[in-house]
Amino acid sequence: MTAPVSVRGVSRFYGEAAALADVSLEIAAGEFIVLLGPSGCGKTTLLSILGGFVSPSAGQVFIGGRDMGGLPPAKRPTTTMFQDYALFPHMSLIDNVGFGLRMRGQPRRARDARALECLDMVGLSASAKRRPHELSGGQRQRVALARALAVDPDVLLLDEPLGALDLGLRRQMQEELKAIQKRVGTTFIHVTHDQEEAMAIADRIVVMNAGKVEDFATPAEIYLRPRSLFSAGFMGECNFLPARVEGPAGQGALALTGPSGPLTLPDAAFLGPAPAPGAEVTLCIRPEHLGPGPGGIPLGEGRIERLAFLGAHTRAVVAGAAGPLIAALPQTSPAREGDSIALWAAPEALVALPAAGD
Ligand SMILES: Nc1ncnc2c1ncn2[C@@H]1O[C@H](COP(=O)(O)OP(=O)(O)OP(=O)(O)O)[C@@H](O)[C@H]1O
Repeated sequence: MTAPVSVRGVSRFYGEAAALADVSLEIAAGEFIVLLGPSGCGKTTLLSILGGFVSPSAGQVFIGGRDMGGLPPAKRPTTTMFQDYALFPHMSLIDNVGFGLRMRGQPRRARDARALECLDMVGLSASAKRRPHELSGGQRQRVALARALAVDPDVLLLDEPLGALDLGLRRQMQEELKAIQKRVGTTFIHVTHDQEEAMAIADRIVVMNAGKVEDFATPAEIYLRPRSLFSAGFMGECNFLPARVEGPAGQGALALTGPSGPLTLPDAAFLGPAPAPGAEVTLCIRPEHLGPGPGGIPLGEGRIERLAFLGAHTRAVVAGAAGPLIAALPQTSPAREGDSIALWAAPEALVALPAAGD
């Protein structure tokens, strides 16, 4: 089953410190949501509040329109899958997966049938009689997922479930998680600090920092149109350039002064209303939107300090008036370290945000 989740003004204090500060989110039924942010930003606290393991200091949580206030974990339509998804070593896989149903008093036949169905969902029905120690790490992970889904929660809460797996297995499990989630339609809320993982699996990502929500949007929106400097910098590499707004520059454009001189930006570069003359802004430019041009918005000349061939592109560190800028040059670029290069930014890919502190 599945349900929408509504988080309304939730805060959680530990002493004076706010682990979560006034967090509000509206999550639709069946969405795959990822809570993303650095260590200590409050991801686990939020997940624990949703699961009923921690109570909020303020605010409310609704699941399927029902106020969860005061309800213990077992009374909620949620299941939590923790990182150390301890399976019972002495039990077969089918008994492990059926354990939650046994606790709910389901007779053996019904729970075995459901457990087999869930093991089948994760590709392990042929191993139903085996014990956890006979499985690989990835297979044990799948059993834990089957166990979590066996009780048919409306919302599955996943706390860094792939954290202990090596990179190859992690990528494979991401694909599987996503496919299984689409098949069962349950709302998934998944915690990670890995940006790539978040982009690979999420319908929408909640970017968190210091107990607050910095951004809440699809991976593409967050990457291409970040709503905060933190979110822009956390979601992949980003160049930040200071600039000052001078005033209108004809239809749909603003004149600014950047580190290498005057530049004109389309109004669309500003996410909110265009800022007033004199406002300090920060331009956010992804490395792949910065190149040797010509064409687009000129960002001045610089000297290539370092080049690194990274396969898909060559990463260049260019020192210029704006400080070091990172540009993703094509594989075939003839550029050499020490060369001078004029950098241009693609105007449609440039985002201007209020400068830090404004
Ligand atoms: N039981 C607790 N008592 C005191 N402080 C706590 C407690 N639980 C969490 N905190 C604090 O709340 C803040 C948020 O912690 P939380 O575990 O939610 O972060 P996180 O984003 O999940 O981090 P990580 O990725 O390291 O797990 C941290 O500063 C943490 O020290």
